[in-house]
Amino acid sequence: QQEDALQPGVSGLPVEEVDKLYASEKHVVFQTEVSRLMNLIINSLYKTREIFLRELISNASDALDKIRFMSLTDSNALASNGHFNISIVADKPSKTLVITDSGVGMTAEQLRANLGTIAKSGTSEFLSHLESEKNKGEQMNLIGQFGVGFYSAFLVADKVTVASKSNDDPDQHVWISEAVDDFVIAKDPRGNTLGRGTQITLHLKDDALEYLEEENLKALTKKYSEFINFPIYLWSTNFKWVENKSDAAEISEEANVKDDTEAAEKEPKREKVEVKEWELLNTQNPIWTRDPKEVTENEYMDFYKTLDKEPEAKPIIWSHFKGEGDVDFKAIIYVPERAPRNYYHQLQDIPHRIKLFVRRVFITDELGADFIPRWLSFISAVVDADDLPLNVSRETLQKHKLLNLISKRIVKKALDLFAHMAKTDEEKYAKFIREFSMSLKLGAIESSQYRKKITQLLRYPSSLEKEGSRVSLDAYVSRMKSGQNSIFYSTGTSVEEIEQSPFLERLLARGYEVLYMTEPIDEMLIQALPGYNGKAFANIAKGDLKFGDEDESEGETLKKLNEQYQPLTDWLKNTLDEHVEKVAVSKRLTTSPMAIVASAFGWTGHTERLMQAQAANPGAKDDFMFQMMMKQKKNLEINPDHPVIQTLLSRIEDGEIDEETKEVVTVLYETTAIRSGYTLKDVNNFTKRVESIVRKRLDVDLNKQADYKVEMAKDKTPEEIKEDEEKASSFADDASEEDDLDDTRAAHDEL
Ligand SMILES: Nc1ncnc2c1ncn2[C@@H]1O[C@H](COP(=O)(O)OP(=O)(O)OP(=O)(O)O)[C@@H](O)[C@H]1O
Repeated sequence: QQEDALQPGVSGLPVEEVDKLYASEKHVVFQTEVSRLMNLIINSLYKTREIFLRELISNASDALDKIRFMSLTDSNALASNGHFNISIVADKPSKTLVITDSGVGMTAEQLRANLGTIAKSGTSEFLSHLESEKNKGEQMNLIGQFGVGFYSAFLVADKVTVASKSNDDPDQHVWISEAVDDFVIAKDPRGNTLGRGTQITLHLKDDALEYLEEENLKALTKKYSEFINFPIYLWSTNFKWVENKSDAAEISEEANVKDDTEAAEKEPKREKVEVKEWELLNTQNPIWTRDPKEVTENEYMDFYKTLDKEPEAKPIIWSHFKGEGDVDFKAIIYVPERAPRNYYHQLQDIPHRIKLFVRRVFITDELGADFIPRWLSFISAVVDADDLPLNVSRETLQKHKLLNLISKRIVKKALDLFAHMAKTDEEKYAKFIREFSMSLKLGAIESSQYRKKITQLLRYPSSLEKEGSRVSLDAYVSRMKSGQNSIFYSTGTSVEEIEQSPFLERLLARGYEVLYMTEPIDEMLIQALPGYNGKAFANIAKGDLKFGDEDESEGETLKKLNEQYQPLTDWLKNTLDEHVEKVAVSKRLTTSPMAIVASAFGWTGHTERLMQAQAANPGAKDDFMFQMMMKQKKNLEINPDHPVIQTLLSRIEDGEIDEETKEVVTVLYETTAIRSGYTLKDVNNFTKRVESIVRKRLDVDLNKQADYKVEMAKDKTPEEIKEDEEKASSFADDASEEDDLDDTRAAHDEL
């Protein structure tokens, strides 16, 4: 039926007509971004230029989706053309490839706006990124991810004609461009040939004539467009056997006179003739409506490519399921192998990954964060709902309560899928966590409803894990020491940094496990999580650390040590008054002499650095809270078993403290701050102190300055400048004898 609607071998506007219009009509200049993009496309590496067909078919399919959606509420929309199809015709004599759709079409104004400008935000920055020399190798890939769509036509064509007829424009118009600078728009001299829709004619480059071969077109459509929901037809050459008419007449006459059996043996003569006809290239049996048992892994992988714009993207896992009960729907959800490009920068703005259909009719891919919470926006999905009304606007649909129910089911299903992956495939799960643990943590912060479930999915490096592997909170709790009430953790920018931290010393020596939290979001997460399975989280760089196995005697010992070290702690408090609030004997240290500990509500070194980075915005550093927290004094803990600390105590007791000791202790404090994760506020004085200690150690006079001589920069005399120029030009001549004079002069000027 659909096929009947197609006229035989539809052709584009004849080349001579195109040339005539292009020569006579007014040229409109492209928006700068379009010119830049086209320039890149034309000059890019041709490795994946075949994608143009996918892009154009996908645009045709979008246009068909749009008119079908409109027809749900406007019964007149299809009067101009009642069919939904895409057709491809390759015409060798004119070296053109014509792709026609009966979609929504474009008015003259839409042709100008859609094919002459790019509205995407951030385009200019993206293009600069692409244009930079160092990204040359990656260009095509990046262009693909950006979604050049229509403009990819110029990968294979040096001229493109777009004829389009919209219901909103009485006339059919053509848009013609030879890329780079400008285009023309004119009334189509053929009149309204399309009824409604768009016809793109690619005037192929001489090195792209392979795209006129039917076999290639069939293979490409199969490869890239198999899952398009509208029929795609190719004007194809087939061979048919037909009866040779004159032979057949002779045979039947003979049959009258001779006996029947002999006549039957004498076959009518048949010949093979070439026929041109429309051949349907795809099946349009949506994969999600099929029985999952009958869909192959490759089909799932191929279908994923229609949902994800990145050409190399693959799913790590998927789930094809049916929702039944209060709402009936079918869905496939995919988890990508890698986070989408710029994913974590654009969390607010990740649309288009969920496609909603209602009884196979595409409705929208712009459901946004109301449908899928932003922390889960990395999944892609198709959802086909049976019970949603078709004839409602997208806005009303978004608030529909059935959509809400579907959304909940999808979130739950996704969490189940992650949990299943964790249980059945450790390696895959580790990969998943590497990519998406930040998203999960965001989910645990933002969603009180799923917090428990998401927290179970988290994995952390820890002091007991081998390099690279991670532990779940359940596993941590299950191997906690009896009596241990806290989940010990430390924060830092990397595992290596945390491993160097003095806070770990005694905990590890005593056999406790410590989680290493290295993502900035961990700090926020811990604030949102009161604990896990009844165990509180304890930051080992903060406050009064309790191991859980303390008895009275231990408290006694600490009290005695504090008394014994009081002369030193008092002296330190005095000497370092500018920086420290409190000095006490530590329970955390074994090998380091001292450590700086944040108060229970203060910032650890790691938090302080994070906050400083966040406060990079103008004005943020003047924020009262920020100022107050940055100025907050620290607690200093000393190790009573350390020889430096013991020596300091005896010096104080013997009254042997001098300026030099003060200087050394200040430097010791400063290096302790660095090891404890804090940044030094006065690096200048710190380096001066270190130099002074070095001088004393080497017996170099403290006041002796470096003896240096510097000559003032001299202006060159005109003679010297001339001499330089002569030298430079003879060098340029030698270097490029074959270059023409202009080049030499340019090189000369540059030198
Ligand atoms: N066959 C078509 N029928 C109707 N409109 C079209 C057709 N092809 C392109 N357009 C219009 O031109 C616009 C620009 O197309 P282009 O392919 O460059 O970008 P896009 O499709 O919006 O984005 P992307 O390719 O990243 O999905 C489209 O948004 C659409 O409005």
